[in-house]
Amino acid sequence: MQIRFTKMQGAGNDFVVLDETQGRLGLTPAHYRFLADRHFGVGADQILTVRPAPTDGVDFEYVIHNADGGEVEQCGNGARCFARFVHDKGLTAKTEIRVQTQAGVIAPRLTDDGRVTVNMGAPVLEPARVPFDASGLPEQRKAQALTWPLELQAPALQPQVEVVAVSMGNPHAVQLVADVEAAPVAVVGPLIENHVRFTQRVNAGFMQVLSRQAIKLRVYERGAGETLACGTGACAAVVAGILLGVLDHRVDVHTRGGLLTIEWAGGAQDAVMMTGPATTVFEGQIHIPEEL
Ligand SMILES: N[C@@H](CCC[C@H](N)C(=O)O)C(=O)O
Repeated sequence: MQIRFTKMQGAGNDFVVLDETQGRLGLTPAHYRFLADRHFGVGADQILTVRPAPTDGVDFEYVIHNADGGEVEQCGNGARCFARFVHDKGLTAKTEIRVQTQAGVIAPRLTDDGRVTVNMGAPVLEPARVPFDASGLPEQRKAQALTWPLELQAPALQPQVEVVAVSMGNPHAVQLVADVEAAPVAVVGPLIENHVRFTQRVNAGFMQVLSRQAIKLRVYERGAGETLACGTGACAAVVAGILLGVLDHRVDVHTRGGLLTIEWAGGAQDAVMMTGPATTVFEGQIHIPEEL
């Protein structure tokens, strides 16, 4: 099977974008893994698929697969690339687009300076909805909990971490670190990603606070490993930092791949706004081997 694709990136988080507005390609998890493979395929952290609107009130649907082939609920950097893609391909003339994702409707808007701002919706902290399994933790702790203790299977390195569990449509575990460059992301990241309390696995964020308006962030992503930036991870980290009282309501998030700006007024119903870049890298065609 021969398919056309567009390679895009948002702050270095990279994507293969597929157009299914004229019909389904019929890809399987093995096909997504092949496309994401950096040696045998195109190479990407996620595969984004654009589909026609499934209902009235939205312009498109976009579907997200991690590099491991699993379908997931949300992707912030992907949402910005999705908006740039449908606009630049002439699939819509709108500059503010409503798009259905597995996690609900979000609204990216192309801005005059070439970036994209996305209304990512309100964060969710209720453990069962993250989902985070708080069973067995002391009741007193559960009543006031903002951070949760996680026992790790790496006693020599770090027996326990404290994380804020936040859903931005997809699950995140955010921890504060003194020096993000020195943080053991490659070792602790997978332990958190697969921790038994995160029943759908989790994206593990490591946040260093630089000031009340700036953080450095690295994220070990569920199903993709450490990426150069994670948009929903940036939203989750800023929400966590505001709730912990260490951040103001507008924060620059410095990632290894670029800058994202996150705004959140702090109320349970308030939407998180994310602004950042979205760039097309190249377009191409690839043959997907029959045996996959
Ligand atoms: N890179 C994304 C998040 C992609 C999905 C994530 N790995 C998950 O499994 O939830 C972003 O920019 O938000």
